Amino acid sequence: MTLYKALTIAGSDSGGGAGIQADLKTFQMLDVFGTSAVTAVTAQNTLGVHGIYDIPLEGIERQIHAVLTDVGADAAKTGMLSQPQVIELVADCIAKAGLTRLVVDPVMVAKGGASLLAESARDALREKLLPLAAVVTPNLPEAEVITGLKLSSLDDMKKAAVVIVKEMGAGAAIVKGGHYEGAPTDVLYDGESFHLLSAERYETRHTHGTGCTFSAAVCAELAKGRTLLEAAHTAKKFITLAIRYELGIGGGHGPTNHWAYTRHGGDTDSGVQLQKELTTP
Ligand SMILES: Nc1ncnc2c1ncn2[C@@H]1O[C@H](COP(=O)(O)OP(=O)(O)O)[C@@H](O)[C@H]1O
Ligand SMILES: Cc1ncc(COP(=O)(O)OP(=O)(O)O)c(N)n1
Repeated sequence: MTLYKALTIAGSDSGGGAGIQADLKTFQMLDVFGTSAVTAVTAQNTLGVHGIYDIPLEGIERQIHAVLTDVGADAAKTGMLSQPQVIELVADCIAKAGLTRLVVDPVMVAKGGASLLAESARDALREKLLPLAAVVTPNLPEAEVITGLKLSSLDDMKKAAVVIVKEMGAGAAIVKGGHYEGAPTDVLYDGESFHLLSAERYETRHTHGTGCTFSAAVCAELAKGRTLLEAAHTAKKFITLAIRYELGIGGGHGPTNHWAYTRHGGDTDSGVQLQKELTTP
Protein backbone atom coordinates (compact mmCIF):
# COMPACT_ATOMS: atom_id res chain seq x y z
CA MET A 1 0.00 0.00 0.00
CA THR A 2 1.34 3.44 -0.92
CA LEU A 3 1.60 5.77 2.04
CA TYR A 4 0.62 9.38 1.31
CA LYS A 5 1.65 12.26 3.56
CA ALA A 6 0.30 15.74 4.18
CA LEU A 7 1.63 18.65 6.23
CA THR A 8 -0.56 21.22 7.96
CA ILE A 9 0.91 24.60 8.91
CA ALA A 10 -1.69 26.10 11.24
CA GLY A 11 -2.74 27.05 14.75
CA SER A 12 -3.56 24.64 17.54
CA ASP A 13 -7.16 24.54 18.83
CA SER A 14 -7.18 23.07 22.34
CA GLY A 15 -10.89 22.26 21.90
CA GLY A 16 -10.07 19.83 19.09
CA GLY A 17 -12.58 21.11 16.51
CA ALA A 18 -10.53 23.40 14.26
CA GLY A 19 -6.91 24.16 13.39
CA ILE A 20 -4.16 21.54 13.54
CA GLN A 21 -6.37 19.10 15.45
CA ALA A 22 -9.14 19.14 12.80
CA ASP A 23 -6.57 18.84 10.04
CA LEU A 24 -4.80 15.81 11.52
CA LYS A 25 -8.09 14.04 12.26
CA THR A 26 -9.22 14.65 8.69
CA PHE A 27 -5.94 13.43 7.18
CA GLN A 28 -6.14 10.29 9.30
CA MET A 29 -9.76 9.53 8.36
CA LEU A 30 -8.84 9.88 4.68
CA ASP A 31 -5.89 7.46 5.04
CA VAL A 32 -3.17 10.08 4.78
CA PHE A 33 -0.28 10.33 7.24
CA GLY A 34 -0.45 13.79 8.82
CA THR A 35 2.36 16.00 10.06
CA SER A 36 2.19 19.52 11.47
CA ALA A 37 3.95 22.82 12.05
CA VAL A 38 2.17 24.82 14.75
CA THR A 39 2.12 28.59 14.15
CA ALA A 40 0.20 29.61 17.27
CA VAL A 41 -1.37 27.93 20.27
CA THR A 42 -4.92 28.98 21.08
CA ALA A 43 -6.68 28.34 24.37
CA GLN A 44 -10.03 27.60 22.74
CA ASN A 45 -13.22 25.66 23.31
CA THR A 46 -16.71 25.65 21.83
CA LEU A 47 -17.46 28.93 23.63
CA GLY A 48 -14.63 30.93 22.09
CA VAL A 49 -10.95 31.78 21.93
CA HIS A 50 -9.58 32.55 25.41
CA GLY A 51 -5.93 33.20 24.53
CA ILE A 52 -3.53 33.24 21.58
CA TYR A 53 0.18 32.48 21.96
CA ASP A 54 2.26 32.90 18.82
CA ILE A 55 5.14 30.48 18.21
CA PRO A 56 8.44 32.26 17.48
CA LEU A 57 9.38 32.35 13.78
CA GLU A 58 12.42 30.14 14.37
CA GLY A 59 10.21 27.49 15.95
CA ILE A 60 7.85 27.49 12.97
CA GLU A 61 10.71 27.28 10.47
CA ARG A 62 12.33 24.39 12.36
CA GLN A 63 9.11 22.40 12.45
CA ILE A 64 8.61 22.77 8.69
CA HIS A 65 12.24 21.97 8.02
CA ALA A 66 12.18 18.92 10.31
CA VAL A 67 9.13 17.52 8.53
CA LEU A 68 10.16 18.24 4.97
CA THR A 69 13.78 17.06 5.25
CA ASP A 70 12.86 13.68 6.70
CA VAL A 71 9.21 12.64 6.53
CA GLY A 72 8.35 14.60 3.36
CA ALA A 73 4.93 15.76 2.17
CA ASP A 74 2.86 14.95 -0.92
CA ALA A 75 0.73 18.02 -0.21
CA ALA A 76 0.45 20.78 2.38
CA LYS A 77 -2.14 23.20 3.70
CA THR A 78 -2.01 26.43 5.64
CA GLY A 79 -4.53 27.63 8.21
CA MET A 80 -4.12 30.26 10.94
CA LEU A 81 -0.94 32.21 10.17
CA SER A 82 -1.58 35.12 12.53
CA GLN A 83 1.08 37.66 11.50
CA PRO A 84 2.62 39.01 8.27
CA GLN A 85 6.09 37.69 9.19
CA VAL A 86 4.64 34.18 9.57
CA ILE A 87 3.09 34.37 6.11
CA GLU A 88 6.39 35.52 4.62
CA LEU A 89 8.31 32.76 6.35
CA VAL A 90 5.83 30.04 5.37
CA ALA A 91 5.73 31.25 1.76
CA ASP A 92 9.50 31.17 1.64
CA CYS A 93 9.67 27.61 3.06
CA ILE A 94 7.00 26.35 0.65
CA ALA A 95 8.69 27.96 -2.37
CA LYS A 96 12.13 26.61 -1.42
CA ALA A 97 10.73 23.11 -0.91
CA GLY A 98 9.02 23.27 -4.32
CA LEU A 99 5.72 22.13 -2.77
CA THR A 100 3.14 22.62 -5.49
CA ARG A 101 0.11 20.85 -4.02
CA LEU A 102 -0.60 23.64 -1.55
CA VAL A 103 -4.06 24.40 -0.16
CA VAL A 104 -4.31 27.88 1.37
CA ASP A 105 -7.22 28.28 3.79
CA PRO A 106 -7.08 32.04 4.45
CA VAL A 107 -8.27 31.82 8.05
CA MET A 108 -9.13 35.28 9.43
CA VAL A 109 -11.79 35.12 12.14
CA ALA A 110 -13.07 32.28 14.39
CA LYS A 111 -16.83 31.66 14.63
CA GLY A 112 -16.98 33.36 18.03
CA GLY A 113 -15.47 36.53 16.49
CA ALA A 114 -11.81 36.28 17.60
CA SER A 115 -9.32 37.58 15.05
CA LEU A 116 -6.86 34.91 13.88
CA LEU A 117 -5.04 37.05 11.30
CA ALA A 118 -3.73 40.58 11.88
CA GLU A 119 -5.13 43.14 9.42
CA SER A 120 -1.53 44.03 8.60
CA ALA A 121 -1.07 40.47 7.23
CA ARG A 122 -3.62 40.80 4.45
CA ASP A 123 -1.18 42.19 1.87
CA ALA A 124 1.35 39.43 2.59
CA LEU A 125 -1.42 36.86 2.18
CA ARG A 126 -2.39 38.27 -1.22
CA GLU A 127 1.13 38.93 -2.49
CA LYS A 128 3.26 36.12 -1.04
CA LEU A 129 1.04 33.13 -0.36
CA LEU A 130 -1.82 33.14 -2.86
CA PRO A 131 0.49 32.90 -5.90
CA LEU A 132 1.93 29.66 -4.46
CA ALA A 133 -1.45 28.03 -3.87
CA ALA A 134 -2.81 25.20 -5.99
CA VAL A 135 -6.14 26.20 -4.48
CA VAL A 136 -7.39 28.87 -2.05
CA THR A 137 -10.52 28.14 0.03
CA PRO A 138 -11.99 31.37 1.44
CA ASN A 139 -15.39 31.59 3.08
CA LEU A 140 -17.60 34.50 2.00
CA PRO A 141 -16.23 37.16 4.41
CA GLU A 142 -12.64 36.09 3.66
CA ALA A 143 -13.26 36.30 -0.08
CA GLU A 144 -14.64 39.82 0.44
CA VAL A 145 -11.52 40.89 2.34
CA ILE A 146 -9.15 39.33 -0.20
CA THR A 147 -10.85 40.77 -3.28
CA GLY A 148 -12.42 43.96 -1.89
CA LEU A 149 -15.72 42.93 -3.54
CA LYS A 150 -19.10 42.82 -1.80
CA LEU A 151 -20.43 39.29 -2.28
CA SER A 152 -24.13 38.63 -2.07
CA SER A 153 -24.92 36.12 -4.82
CA LEU A 154 -23.51 33.05 -6.56
CA ASP A 155 -22.47 35.29 -9.45
CA ASP A 156 -20.53 37.48 -7.01
CA MET A 157 -18.81 34.38 -5.64
CA LYS A 158 -17.78 33.45 -9.19
CA LYS A 159 -16.40 36.94 -9.76
CA ALA A 160 -14.36 36.72 -6.55
CA ALA A 161 -12.98 33.33 -7.59
CA VAL A 162 -11.90 34.78 -10.94
CA VAL A 163 -10.10 37.69 -9.23
CA ILE A 164 -8.25 35.29 -6.89
CA VAL A 165 -7.07 33.17 -9.81
CA LYS A 166 -6.58 35.66 -12.65
CA GLU A 167 -5.40 38.73 -10.70
CA MET A 168 -3.77 37.20 -7.64
CA GLY A 169 -2.15 34.19 -9.27
CA ALA A 170 -3.65 31.26 -7.34
CA GLY A 171 -4.03 28.02 -9.32
CA ALA A 172 -7.70 27.72 -8.37
CA ALA A 173 -10.23 29.01 -5.86
CA ILE A 174 -13.12 27.44 -3.98
CA VAL A 175 -15.31 30.20 -2.55
CA LYS A 176 -17.34 28.46 0.18
CA GLY A 177 -20.98 29.23 0.69
CA GLY A 178 -21.45 28.23 4.34
CA HIS A 179 -22.14 31.88 5.24
CA TYR A 180 -24.52 32.31 2.29
CA GLU A 181 -28.21 31.92 3.06
CA GLY A 182 -29.94 28.90 1.57
CA ALA A 183 -28.20 25.77 0.35
CA PRO A 184 -24.47 25.83 1.18
CA THR A 185 -23.11 25.95 -2.35
CA ASP A 186 -19.37 26.29 -2.94
CA VAL A 187 -17.99 27.72 -6.21
CA LEU A 188 -14.87 26.11 -7.66
CA TYR A 189 -12.97 27.95 -10.40
CA ASP A 190 -9.82 26.42 -11.89
CA GLY A 191 -8.93 29.17 -14.36
CA GLU A 192 -11.08 27.66 -17.12
CA SER A 193 -14.40 26.52 -15.81
CA PHE A 194 -16.73 26.76 -12.83
CA HIS A 195 -18.17 23.89 -10.83
CA LEU A 196 -20.79 24.18 -8.12
CA LEU A 197 -20.68 21.87 -5.11
CA SER A 198 -23.95 21.91 -3.25
CA ALA A 199 -25.53 20.10 -0.33
CA GLU A 200 -28.38 20.36 2.10
CA ARG A 201 -28.01 22.98 4.85
CA TYR A 202 -28.14 21.52 8.36
CA GLU A 203 -29.43 23.84 11.07
CA THR A 204 -26.95 23.20 13.84
CA ARG A 205 -24.62 25.17 16.08
CA HIS A 206 -21.98 22.43 15.72
CA THR A 207 -20.07 23.92 12.80
CA HIS A 208 -16.81 24.84 14.52
CA GLY A 209 -13.89 24.03 12.26
CA THR A 210 -15.87 23.43 9.06
CA GLY A 211 -13.42 25.44 6.95
CA CYS A 212 -10.34 23.74 8.43
CA THR A 213 -11.88 20.30 7.95
CA PHE A 214 -12.95 21.02 4.37
CA SER A 215 -9.52 22.35 3.32
CA ALA A 216 -7.73 19.48 5.09
CA ALA A 217 -9.86 16.99 3.15
CA VAL A 218 -8.96 18.74 -0.13
CA CYS A 219 -5.29 18.58 0.91
CA ALA A 220 -5.47 14.87 1.82
CA GLU A 221 -7.03 14.00 -1.53
CA LEU A 222 -4.49 16.09 -3.46
CA ALA A 223 -1.73 14.24 -1.54
CA LYS A 224 -3.10 11.00 -3.02
CA GLY A 225 -2.79 12.46 -6.51
CA ARG A 226 -6.50 13.12 -7.08
CA THR A 227 -7.48 15.97 -9.40
CA LEU A 228 -8.70 19.17 -7.76
CA LEU A 229 -12.27 18.41 -8.83
CA GLU A 230 -12.14 14.92 -7.32
CA ALA A 231 -10.52 16.30 -4.16
CA ALA A 232 -13.14 19.05 -3.77
CA HIS A 233 -15.98 16.57 -4.33
CA THR A 234 -14.68 14.21 -1.62
CA ALA A 235 -14.06 17.15 0.73
CA LYS A 236 -17.61 18.41 0.27
CA LYS A 237 -19.00 14.96 1.08
CA PHE A 238 -16.67 14.70 4.09
CA ILE A 239 -17.73 18.04 5.58
CA THR A 240 -21.43 17.60 4.78
CA LEU A 241 -21.56 14.31 6.71
CA ALA A 242 -19.37 15.74 9.49
CA ILE A 243 -21.98 18.47 9.97
CA ARG A 244 -25.01 16.22 9.53
CA TYR A 245 -23.90 13.67 12.14
CA GLU A 246 -23.10 16.25 14.84
CA LEU A 247 -21.49 15.10 18.09
CA GLY A 248 -23.20 17.56 20.44
CA ILE A 249 -19.98 18.46 22.23
CA GLY A 250 -19.73 21.63 24.37
CA GLY A 251 -22.05 24.51 25.18
CA GLY A 252 -21.24 26.68 22.15
CA HIS A 253 -20.14 26.07 18.54
CA GLY A 254 -19.25 22.38 18.78
CA PRO A 255 -16.80 20.47 16.56
CA THR A 256 -17.91 18.52 13.52
CA ASN A 257 -17.83 14.72 13.34
CA HIS A 258 -14.62 13.60 11.66
CA TRP A 259 -15.69 9.93 11.85
CA ALA A 260 -18.91 10.46 9.89
CA TYR A 261 -17.56 10.09 6.34
CA THR A 262 -16.18 6.61 6.97
CA ARG A 263 -18.88 5.47 9.40
CA HIS A 264 -21.84 6.60 7.31
CA GLY A 265 -20.86 5.41 3.82
CA GLY A 266 -19.46 8.76 2.61
CA ASP A 267 -19.81 8.17 -1.10
CA THR A 268 -23.41 7.00 -1.03
CA ASP A 269 -25.05 8.94 1.78
CA SER A 270 -23.97 12.59 1.49
CA GLY A 271 -26.48 13.97 -1.04
CA VAL A 272 -23.75 16.26 -2.41
CA GLN A 273 -24.28 17.51 -5.97
CA LEU A 274 -21.38 18.42 -8.27
CA GLN A 275 -22.38 20.41 -11.31
CA LYS A 276 -20.39 22.03 -14.08
CA GLU A 277 -21.51 25.59 -14.79
CA LEU A 278 -21.91 26.46 -18.44
CA THR A 279 -22.33 30.18 -17.93
CA THR A 280 -19.63 32.65 -16.92
CA PRO A 281 -20.34 35.71 -14.74
N1 LIG B 1 -24.96 24.47 8.08
C1 LIG B 1 -24.29 23.86 7.10
N2 LIG B 1 -24.83 22.77 6.49
C2 LIG B 1 -24.16 22.14 5.50
N3 LIG B 1 -22.96 22.54 5.01
C3 LIG B 1 -22.37 23.62 5.57
C4 LIG B 1 -23.00 24.34 6.64
N4 LIG B 1 -22.17 25.36 7.01
C5 LIG B 1 -21.08 25.28 6.23
N5 LIG B 1 -21.19 24.24 5.34
C6 LIG B 1 -20.18 23.82 4.38
O1 LIG B 1 -18.97 23.62 5.13
C7 LIG B 1 -17.84 24.01 4.34
C8 LIG B 1 -17.07 25.11 5.07
O2 LIG B 1 -17.71 26.34 4.80
P1 LIG B 1 -17.78 27.62 5.71
O3 LIG B 1 -18.55 27.29 6.95
O4 LIG B 1 -18.31 28.70 4.82
O5 LIG B 1 -16.27 27.83 6.07
P2 LIG B 1 -15.57 28.52 7.31
O6 LIG B 1 -15.57 27.52 8.44
O7 LIG B 1 -14.20 28.81 6.79
O8 LIG B 1 -16.37 29.74 7.66
C9 LIG B 1 -18.40 24.43 2.99
O9 LIG B 1 -18.39 23.32 2.12
C10 LIG B 1 -19.81 24.87 3.33
O10 LIG B 1 -20.66 24.85 2.21
C1 LIG C 1 -6.50 27.45 15.65
C2 LIG C 1 -7.66 27.78 14.79
N1 LIG C 1 -7.51 27.77 13.45
C3 LIG C 1 -8.56 28.08 12.66
C4 LIG C 1 -9.79 28.40 13.20
C5 LIG C 1 -10.93 28.76 12.30
O1 LIG C 1 -11.47 27.61 11.88
P1 LIG C 1 -12.67 27.48 10.82
O2 LIG C 1 -12.57 26.18 10.18
O3 LIG C 1 -12.73 28.68 9.95
O4 LIG C 1 -13.89 27.40 11.77
P2 LIG C 1 -14.55 28.42 12.74
O5 LIG C 1 -13.63 28.80 13.83
O6 LIG C 1 -14.97 29.56 11.86
O7 LIG C 1 -15.68 27.63 13.26
C6 LIG C 1 -9.91 28.36 14.59
N2 LIG C 1 -11.08 28.63 15.19
N3 LIG C 1 -8.83 28.07 15.37
